Amino acid sequence: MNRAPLPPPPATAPERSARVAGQRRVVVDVLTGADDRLLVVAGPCSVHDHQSTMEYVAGLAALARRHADDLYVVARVYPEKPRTRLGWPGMLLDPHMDGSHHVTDGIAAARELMCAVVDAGVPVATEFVEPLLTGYVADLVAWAAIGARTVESPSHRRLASGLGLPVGFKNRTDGAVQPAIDAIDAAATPQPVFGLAASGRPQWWVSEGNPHCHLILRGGDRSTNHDPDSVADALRALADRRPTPRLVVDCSHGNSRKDHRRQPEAAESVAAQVADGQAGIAGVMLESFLHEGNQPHSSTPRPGLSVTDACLSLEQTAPVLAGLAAAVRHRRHSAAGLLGVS
Ligand SMILES: O=C[C@H](O)[C@H](O)COP(=O)(O)O
Ligand SMILES: C=C(OP(=O)(O)O)C(=O)O
Repeated sequence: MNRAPLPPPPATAPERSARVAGQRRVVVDVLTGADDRLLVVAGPCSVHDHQSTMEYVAGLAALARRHADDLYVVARVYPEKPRTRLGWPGMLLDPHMDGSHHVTDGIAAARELMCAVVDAGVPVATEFVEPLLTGYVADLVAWAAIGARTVESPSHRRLASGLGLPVGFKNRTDGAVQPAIDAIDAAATPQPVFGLAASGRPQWWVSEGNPHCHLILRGGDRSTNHDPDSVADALRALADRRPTPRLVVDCSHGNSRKDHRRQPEAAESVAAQVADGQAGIAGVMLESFLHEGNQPHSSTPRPGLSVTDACLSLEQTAPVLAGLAAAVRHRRHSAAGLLGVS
């Protein structure tokens, strides 16, 4: 068992920092609607090997280029997994996938992978699970989520309040949306945040509050919430404090009832709403990897196949993105009053 002290958080190379800063600005513009594209957060449920993830990222980048006028595609690079009970906690906490929990190797592997994704020109999305580890990768991340299991955690809300990047809060696993709205409001407020200094020593500071937090509808244990009524209800609840409420819809998790084959159905429902002029939908999330489905956890997994939630294959993802891009064009043309003219 490795019990070495955590190393100090690394610094990012200046050109990478500039690239990530640019990606964050685009994500913010898409989330606010200043950029009328749709944010697409797509990628595996969890990452477990460098090479197949980079192969997937290359394929996703090709789709992103194809739809660049209508979609802004960000890759899910999730080296941490929150578990309902127990299970593999992800590359960061157990990189060798054998229960050895070699966290120091995990930090190096996750960071190396995220650097490679940034260097490939693709923005990185992740979920922050263990607040003390956030500082090891946050500088490489363009968009982050706080998940359904931690949305009520005060430390995750404090963490989000101090991050200089857009953060989506998911509705709770039972489907309750209000805790995520509470989280958005809490994270927008300056709070004391605890983390690591560049020296590796613990430190605290008072955050400025994060104005770029938003809601993610991911469905619940008993029902989905990607349909027009659920989206309208959530936007109404958000409108209490926000003049132009917007949200992201996760087509996986509760919204696919944990069956990856239902993700296209959820995405079609989102696309229909977007095409219909629903301006409140700013983005979607998809779980997708090189190969369809998943496999049981082992220390010798097949590359490119999820070891956590089942995913769409890259091939199955392509038509979903094409449908979303077409919906964005429709929304854009209706907003400009151009339908029937072009
Ligand atoms: O996104 C992945 C999973 O849904 C999440 O980590 C929970 O997984 P579990 O219910 O299999 O533990
Ligand atoms: C764990 C995840 O989602 P949720 O919090 O919605 O279950 C995820 O997106 O990987």
